[in-house]
Formats: sequence, structure tokens, C-alpha cells
Amino acid sequence: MPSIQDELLPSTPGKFKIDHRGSHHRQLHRCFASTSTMFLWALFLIALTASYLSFQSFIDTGNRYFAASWGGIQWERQVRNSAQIHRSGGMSVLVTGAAGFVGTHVSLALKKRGDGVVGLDNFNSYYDPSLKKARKAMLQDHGVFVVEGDINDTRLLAKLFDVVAFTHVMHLAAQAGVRYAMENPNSYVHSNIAGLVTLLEACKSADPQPAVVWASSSSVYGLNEKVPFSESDRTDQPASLYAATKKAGEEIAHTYNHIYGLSITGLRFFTVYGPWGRPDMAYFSFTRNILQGKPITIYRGKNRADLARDFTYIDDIVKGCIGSLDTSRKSTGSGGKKRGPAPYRIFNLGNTSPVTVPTLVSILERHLKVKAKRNIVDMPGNGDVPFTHANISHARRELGYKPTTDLQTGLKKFVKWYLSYYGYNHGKPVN
Ligand SMILES: O=C(O)[C@H]1O[C@H](OP(=O)(O)OP(=O)(O)OC[C@H]2O[C@@H](n3ccc(=O)[nH]c3=O)[C@H](O)[C@@H]2O)[C@H](O)[C@@H](O)[C@@H]1O
Repeated sequence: MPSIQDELLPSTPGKFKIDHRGSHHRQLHRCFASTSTMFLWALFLIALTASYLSFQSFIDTGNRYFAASWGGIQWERQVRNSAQIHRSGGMSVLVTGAAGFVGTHVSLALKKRGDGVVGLDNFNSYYDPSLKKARKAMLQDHGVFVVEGDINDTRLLAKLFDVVAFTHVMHLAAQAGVRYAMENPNSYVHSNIAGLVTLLEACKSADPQPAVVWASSSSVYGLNEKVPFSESDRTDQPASLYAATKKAGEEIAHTYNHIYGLSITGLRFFTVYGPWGRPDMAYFSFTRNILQGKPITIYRGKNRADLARDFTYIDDIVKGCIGSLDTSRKSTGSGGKKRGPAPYRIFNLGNTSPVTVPTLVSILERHLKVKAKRNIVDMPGNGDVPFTHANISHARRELGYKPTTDLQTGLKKFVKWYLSYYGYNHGKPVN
């Protein structure tokens, strides 16, 4: 008889248990029973592992297709439809920062003339994302699909180029704003440097390679004193981290042109304003504060000199962007290799008539019919430059760029839009 201990304790898996007292038959039986128990255990473990792994992959897939806002058959269909070209000789353009101020206007203009447009935007909260969502809704109404995603997402970019053979990329996604760079420097590195590299990597690997047009900034002229600013002037004394990242962007773009044959055009925008604009910019926040009866802060330069900007109206900028897309010749690389020299261009897109900040405020007062409470302070050392002024003869020659809207007219259009969008007091009681 087996001892009680033998009955209760299972045999050690993988080892024969020798029964010194039983018959040969019993030994065989025990041996068989122990092997099949072991087999069943093994099966059980395999099944457990397999179901764990498939559960994990279900979670991954779920994350990819449900939590992330891109991917799937329906999504690809939307991307393809949006990229469809509706005119002969048209282009299919990936517009990054499409829910941004300039991105929205450029996307609409391209779509209206029959080009294919797919937008990309990360809808970050640098300023009120509800304004970005409203722009997205407007684009949607005009047949432009805006993908929610980041230019740092390599997989998303590869997917987009996989679904559509974009002929052009209009790269407008960026961390904008001069003074915010002191608060959140890393966001500038993330978007304007890392994001730019990720995007150019995707463009260089795409087959065919698209031609790239992207937004640099007038701020690259930094502390230069020679006016007006020309593209051939030095750009090695930036006054802000923002300007430094845009300057770095120009050098990075040059590298991709040189090594991979990407056709690249950089546009130095000069203080762009207009309807659907950026709430962080002076003309916009001044309007809000004036209507709410709040004081506005007007910076003043050295020796009490007024600051001045070459404010440029959005419709003029859009014409410059589209002129750049239309004149950009093809990239020459394929399979990630350069096959010949490709164009590398830089253009100023300004208005050529600088206006001082106090004059900007006076124009707003006239359009709003409200007096501003002006608080004049010396310019803090926060990255601002005292003035900007564009020489646009290069863009005029090459792109046919010719700005036609003066600040008075442009601000009138902005104020009209502002009042129709926000109402007279931006949802707040007027004091
Ligand atoms: O041209 C450009 O490259 C840049 O133009 C603008 O930068 P900025 O010219 O500084 O535009 P605003 O922030 O609207 O400032 C305009 C002027 O108003 C002044 N300002 C701004 C804010 C304020 O409270 N008070 C004030 O006097 C600024 O010093 C500046 O002289 C954009 O914000 C940048 O993203 C863009 O790259």
C-alpha cells in the first residue's frame, strides 16, 4: 500500500517515481499517469501564454486604432478623398499645421482651386484649441480632412506617404511666438527642430519625394540694423530661442536639400495677421482687451523709440505660399538617395511698410470705436526685436509676390471677423 504521504503529494513532474513495493504493472501505470499529468500541465501553460499574448496584441491594436485618432480603412479612405486632385496639372499637398492660422487659409485656397489637400495638426493647447477645432470644422466643410497627429510621429508620416503620393508638402506646423520661448523652451526644440527633422526624414524617404515649402520667420534677422532686411543679409544674431530654432531649421533644410536632393523653399513670414488669426499675437490680444475695457501693455524700445513691425495680411501671405508651391521644381532623389541638384530657396514674405505698435493700436481703436487703456512700458529683454522691414524684391521676381493690403484695410477685415466670431465682449461683461 502507498503511504498517505505518497497519496497526497503529487509526483515530481518530469521524474519517475519508483514504487519499491508495487508490481511492474503498477509501476507502468504510475509512470503513464505522471507523464500525462505533465503533458496536461504543459498544454495548460501553453494555452495560458497564448491567450495572454493575444490579449496583449488586442490591447496594442486597440490602442493604435481606437485611442490614437488615425489608422483604419475608413481613415485611409478619408485621406485619399481629401488628397484627390480636381484640376488638370494640380498638386496633392500635405499641409502640416493645417488647423493653425496660416495653415487653414493656405489649405482652403489650395482646395478651392482644385488641388488635393490633406491636413495634419496636433491641436496642442499653446492657444485655445477650440479655435483650432473651429478652423478644422470649416476645412471639413470645404472637403479638407485634417488628421490629428504630430509631425514627430514617424509611423504616422510613413503611413500618410504610403496612402498618398504627395507632390508637395506645405510645412507650417511649428511652435510659434517669440516671448513664450522663455517659458517653454523645449516646445520649440520639439516642434521646430525635432519635428522638422522627422518630417524631412519622411519626405526624403518618400517615393516620389515631394517638394517642400516651409515657414521660417523674419525673426532670423535678429538684431540686424540694416533695413530693409534682404535674404542675403546675415542671420547669425538671433534675439530669441524661437528665432534660433527657425535659423537652425533653415540650416537643417539646407542639409536635406544637399544630401538627399529635396527641393526646399523657406519662407520668412513678417508678423502675419488677419481673420482666424492667432490669439497670442498683439493685434489679437489688444482687440480682446480693448473690448473688455482692460489695459493693454505697449512695449517701447531704447531711447523711448516705438517698436515697429512689417505687419503682413494673411491673403498676401497665402499668395506667397501658393506662388512658392507653384514655382518649386521637383525633388531629385529617390530611394533616399540624391540623383541630382535640387532647388534650395529662401524668400521674405513681408508687406514692405512697417507700422509702429502705437499706430496699430490707434487703428484698432478706430475700427472698434473704443479707446484703449494704454500702459506703456520699456521693452523687457524677452526676445523682441525693435523693428522688422522686408525687402521683397526676390519674391516679387521669382514668385510674382505683390502684397496689396495695408494695415488699415487688413485690420478692418480682422475686426469684422473677430466681432462675428466672439461678439462684442468676447463673452465677458464690458466694464
Ligand atoms: O515676423 C515673425 O517672424 C514673427 O511675427 C510674430 O512675432 P511678433 O512680430 O513679435 O508679433 P506680436 O507678438 O504680435 O508682437 C507685435 C509687436 O507688438 C509688441 N507687443 C506685443 C505684445 C504686447 O503685449 N505688447 C506689445 O507691445 C511686440 O513687442 C511687437 O513689437 C509672430 O508671433 C511670430 O510667430 C512670427 O514668427
